[in-house]
Amino acid sequence: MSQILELVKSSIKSIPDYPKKGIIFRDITSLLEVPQAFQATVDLITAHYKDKGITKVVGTESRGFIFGAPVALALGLPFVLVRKPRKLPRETIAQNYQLEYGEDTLEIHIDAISTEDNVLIIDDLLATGGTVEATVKLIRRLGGKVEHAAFIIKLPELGGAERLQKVGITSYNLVSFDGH
Ligand SMILES: O=P(O)(O)OC[C@H]1O[C@H](OP(=O)(O)OP(=O)(O)O)[C@H](O)[C@@H]1O
Ligand SMILES: Nc1ncnc2[nH]cnc12
Repeated sequence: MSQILELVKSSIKSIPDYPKKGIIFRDITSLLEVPQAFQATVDLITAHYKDKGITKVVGTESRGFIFGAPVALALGLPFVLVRKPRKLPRETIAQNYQLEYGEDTLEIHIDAISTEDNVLIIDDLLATGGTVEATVKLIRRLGGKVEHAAFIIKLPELGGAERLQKVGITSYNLVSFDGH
């Protein structure tokens, strides 16, 4: 692993048994407190997608906002928010999904994506892939094209990358952690 990826990985703290027993919480707030690591995550994702014909970046609430917004700015592209229910003020569509530890709904503004769009989804972490699959469905229901999703962290044992592959999404991640 490169020195910069080592820095990114070592700046993510692991908290056992949070939010419940058996889960090791991979905490990106500690990464955000290391400017060189935060900058590197944004730079690496931006470089990866620079010439891929992306027209919009979508970030999922809430940690996806932290990384999605600076990547969108660095690519010079619009940033679109996918949010938990009743947070978006204009007309929305909703999609239910399963989490590693629960169930939830995500929403998007119907006028935020058009049939002309080729979307990149950004989130902090890929676990089961449920959050991103729901986001993919929202974008496609609005006629947008989406083939790429980027994450800082992948938890390979939870099978998110394979789940996304089945729905035609190629995922890119900076670091991986064993366990749940
Ligand atoms: O691949 P999955 O199994 O769907 O899990 C990953 C998702 O879970 C976490 O978000 P969470 O819903 O906890 O919301 P938060 O970002 O607001 O903390 C994380 O930020 C990802 O969005
Ligand atoms: N293990 C984990 N750590 C941090 N965020 C998560 N979201 C889903 N699983 C997670």
